[in-house]
Amino acid sequence: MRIAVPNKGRLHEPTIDLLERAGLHLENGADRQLYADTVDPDVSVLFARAADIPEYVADGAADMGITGYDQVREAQVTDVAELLDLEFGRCRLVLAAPEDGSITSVADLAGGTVATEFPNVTREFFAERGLEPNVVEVTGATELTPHVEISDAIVDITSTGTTLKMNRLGIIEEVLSSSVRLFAREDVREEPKIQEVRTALASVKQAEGKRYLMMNVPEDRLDDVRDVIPGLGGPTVMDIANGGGEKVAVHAVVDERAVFETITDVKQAGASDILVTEIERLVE
Ligand SMILES: Nc1ncnc2c1ncn2[C@@H]1O[C@H](COP(=O)(O)OP(=O)(O)OP(=O)(O)O)[C@@H](O)[C@H]1O
Ligand SMILES: O=P(O)(O)OC[C@H]1O[C@H](OP(=O)(O)OP(=O)(O)O)[C@H](O)[C@@H]1O
Ligand SMILES: [Mg+2]
Repeated sequence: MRIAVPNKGRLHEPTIDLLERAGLHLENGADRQLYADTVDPDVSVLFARAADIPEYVADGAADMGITGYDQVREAQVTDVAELLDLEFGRCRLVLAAPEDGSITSVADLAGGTVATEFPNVTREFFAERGLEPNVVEVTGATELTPHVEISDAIVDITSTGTTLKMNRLGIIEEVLSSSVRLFAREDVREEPKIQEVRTALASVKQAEGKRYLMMNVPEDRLDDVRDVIPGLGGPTVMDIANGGGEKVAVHAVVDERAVFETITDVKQAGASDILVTEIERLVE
C-alpha cells in the first residue's frame, strides 16, 4: 500500500508530522527522495507535488493520498473517495478583483478574463452561474495579473488575507473552502491496510485538544467526583495496590478547555494527587 504525500511547500511538514504522530515513522526518506519506507513493511510513501497527488492516486501510482481539497477538486478525479478531513491547510479559494476597479460582482465578469492556478474549478464556478469568462491559467503570482492587464479578476487561495490586501484586491465571492484530506482510490478503499492507516490518522486527530486526567479518590467520595467529570464515556475506576481499599484511582479523558474547571471541581469533591497528561492517540 502506497500513500502519496506533498514533497515540498507548506503541506509537506505538517503531513510528515502527522504520519509520525500516527506511528507511521518514515525510514530511508532523505530529502529529494521519491519514495520512503515506513516502520510498517506494508506501507510506503511517495513524495509528489500537492497538485499531482489526486492524479497519482487515481492512476494507481499510489493507493492513498494526502493533499488539499482544492487540489482534489481541480484534478477532477472521479474514482477516489475521501476518507478523512485532516483539518489543517485551511484556506479559501476566492474570486477577487482590484479594490478600486469596475468589477464588483460575479456577473461583471461576463466577457472578462480571470487568471488562476485552478482553471477547472474556476470554469465550473462560472458555468454554474451561466457565465463563461476567458480563463487564463498561471502557475504563480496570480495576484499580480490584474495590475499588469493580463486579467480583470483572479481566483486564488487566501487564508490570512495578507496577500490580497498587499495587492489591493477585494474578495467578490468564495469559490470553495479547503483543508487537507486523506483519500483513497475507490477500488481499494475498503482494504484492511487502508482502513488501518485511516484509523491511525483519525486517532491523532481524536487526541488533539484532549487531556488525560488521573487522580486518587476516597471510595466514599467516588460518586461526587464522578458527577463533576465531563466528557468521553464514564471515567475508569481502579483499585490502588496496597491502597488499603480506602482510595481508588480515577482516570478520564477530558476536553482541554474543560481541564481547568474540572481540576477545581474534582479537588473540591475530594480527589487528590491529580495528574494531567497529553494524549498521543485515541482510538474510539
Ligand atoms: N495560504 C495558505 N493557507 C493555507 N493553506 C494553503 C495556503 N496556500 C496553499 N495552501 C494549501 O496548500 C496546498 C499547496 O500549496 P503550496 O503553496 O504548499 O504548494 P504549491 O504552491 O502547490 O507548491 P509548488 O507549486 O511550489 O509545488 C494548496 O493547494 C492549499 O490546499
Ligand atoms: O491569505 P494569505 O495568508 O496571504 O495566503 C495566500 C497566499 O498563500 C499562497 O501562496 P504561498 O505562500 O504558498 O506561495 P506560492 O505562491 O509560492 O505558492 C497563495 O497562493 C496565496 O498567494
Ligand atoms: Mg503555494
